Amino acid sequence: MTNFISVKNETKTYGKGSNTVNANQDVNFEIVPGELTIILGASGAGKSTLLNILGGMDKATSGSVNINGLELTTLNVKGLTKYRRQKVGFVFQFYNLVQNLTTLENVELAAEITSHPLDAKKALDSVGLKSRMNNFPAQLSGGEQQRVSIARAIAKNPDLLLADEPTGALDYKTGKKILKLFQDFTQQSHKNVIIVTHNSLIKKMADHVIEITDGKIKSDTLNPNPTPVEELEW
Ligand SMILES: Nc1ncnc2c1ncn2[C@@H]1O[C@H](COP(=O)(O)OP(=O)(O)OP(=O)(O)O)[C@@H](O)[C@H]1O
Repeated sequence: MTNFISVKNETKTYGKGSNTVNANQDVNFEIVPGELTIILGASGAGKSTLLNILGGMDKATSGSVNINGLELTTLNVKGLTKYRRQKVGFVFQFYNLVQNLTTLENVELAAEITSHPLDAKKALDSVGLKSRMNNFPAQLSGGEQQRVSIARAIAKNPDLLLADEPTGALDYKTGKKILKLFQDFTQQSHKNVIIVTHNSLIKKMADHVIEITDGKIKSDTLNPNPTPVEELEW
């Protein structure tokens, strides 16, 4: 199968001289279409750096980052903005919703900037929140706000959905519901989801687990039989 993502000798260095930090060092991996991938690592391992580079929010210092034929390392700021808008959906740990817009308006806002968006109400329906579309974020629970942020990412109809510790601010039960949405999304749409986490107990739900330590790949494992989130315990 043709790869959807191909990362070769990717290195990200912050700072200069004696203050240099190699956040990612000589990173290599490949991801096929339709995969749910988990990037696992301890705090400071370089996970967010890698996710930001895959999402076009930051640029690798050297190496190659190819997403579905697009070489991100050769794009300028404008090219990266276009890539982010058209191809990528982001889900952050702390939701990042616009507080003075309703749930529906938050989702519509994201959908408006892309060329093939999904219907905002349908996206809210898919995360079980259609009845809350006229509420403001502050009127929703943490788990509900995270579901809005997933609806917002899904409504962009992105090829790639990236999530940085998406359950970090949620309790166990709510976190499980959120992870199930990601698993359902890849299985139903055959699109790619990449979740960054430090929680190794959720790795069984993924088709592919990439572990990083000190900016380097420690292990790269395919899982032919991912566990349904409902059966996962952590
Ligand atoms: N803008 C920056 N300038 C300098 N150093 C940075 C910058 N961003 C990240 N780093 C450093 O790069 C390393 C990797 O950071 P990164 O945020 O990618 O780790 P992480 O695995 O996502 O950690 P966490 O789980 O705590 O968010 C860390 O040592 C961090 O201090």
